[in-house]
Amino acid sequence: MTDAAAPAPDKAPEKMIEVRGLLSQFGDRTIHENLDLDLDRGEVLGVVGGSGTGKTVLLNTIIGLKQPEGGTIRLLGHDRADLSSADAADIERRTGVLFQQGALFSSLSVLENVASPLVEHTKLPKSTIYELAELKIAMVGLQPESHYLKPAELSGGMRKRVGLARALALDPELLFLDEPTAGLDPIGAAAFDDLIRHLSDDLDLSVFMITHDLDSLYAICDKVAVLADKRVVEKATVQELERSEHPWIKEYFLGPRGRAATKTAA
Ligand SMILES: Nc1ncnc2c1ncn2[C@@H]1O[C@H](COP(=O)(O)OP(=O)(O)OP(=O)(O)O)[C@@H](O)[C@H]1O
Repeated sequence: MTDAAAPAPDKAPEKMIEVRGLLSQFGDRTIHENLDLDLDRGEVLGVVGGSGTGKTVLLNTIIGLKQPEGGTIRLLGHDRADLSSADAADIERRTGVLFQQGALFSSLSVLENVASPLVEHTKLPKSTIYELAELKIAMVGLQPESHYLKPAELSGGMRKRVGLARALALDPELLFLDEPTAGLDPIGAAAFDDLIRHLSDDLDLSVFMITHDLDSLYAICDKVAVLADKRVVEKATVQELERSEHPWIKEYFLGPRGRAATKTAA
């Protein structure tokens, strides 16, 4: 029997992220100026740019860890400047973040780390929380033997997987990844790329992924946004970017390291 009183599901916005005219500054240093960026539902977006161009600052600003000095940010249909506490909680529930260093709690086990968002955001019984955490750990390809290890006992690749499992704990619609393959060997990085692509397809995730890894762009990204000159200078497919005339993009895709990835993908 269906529950007639069940609320209709929220109508999901098509745009998961909408940034307009963003101004980001630290003191008198301007990091972003007039930056626009959209991420559509279901899209896997790579975010690239030279070191220090403000990719992490952009991620932090979108998720609310940094206040913008100007412009507007809409996240999952909510205007960041005008968030009620219910809206903020809604955003937290519907987004997952894998920070660059994993940001795991060092004193907690793998299982406790992955369970922590469920403990914080749900009123589920403990046994259910740990069952769900075990599922997420399996989903990212870690064995049950890892459950009681502490972060210091894990390899870099395992720590990334635990961070990903924790980011997925609340079944987010939108996933933020800050250099997920940095520090992994090429085989580990390729396996991680595969994992993210499968998860995004199977779970219908939208993904905002900062990366320096050209192979990841070719392997998993629908579109790539390029940060340069304090803004997003292009958002396009990798194939379109290969034909760009922008000097940094040309060097990035067609320089000595770019050519190798292009050949591998061909
Ligand atoms: N809290 C802060 N206070 C002052 N300046 C900051 C702060 N956080 C970042 N910056 C500066 O903002 C600029 C952009 O930093 P960000 O970490 O976003 O770069 P990035 O593009 O992610 O670089 P990378 O590819 O090297 O990780 C840098 O010059 C950095 O020094």
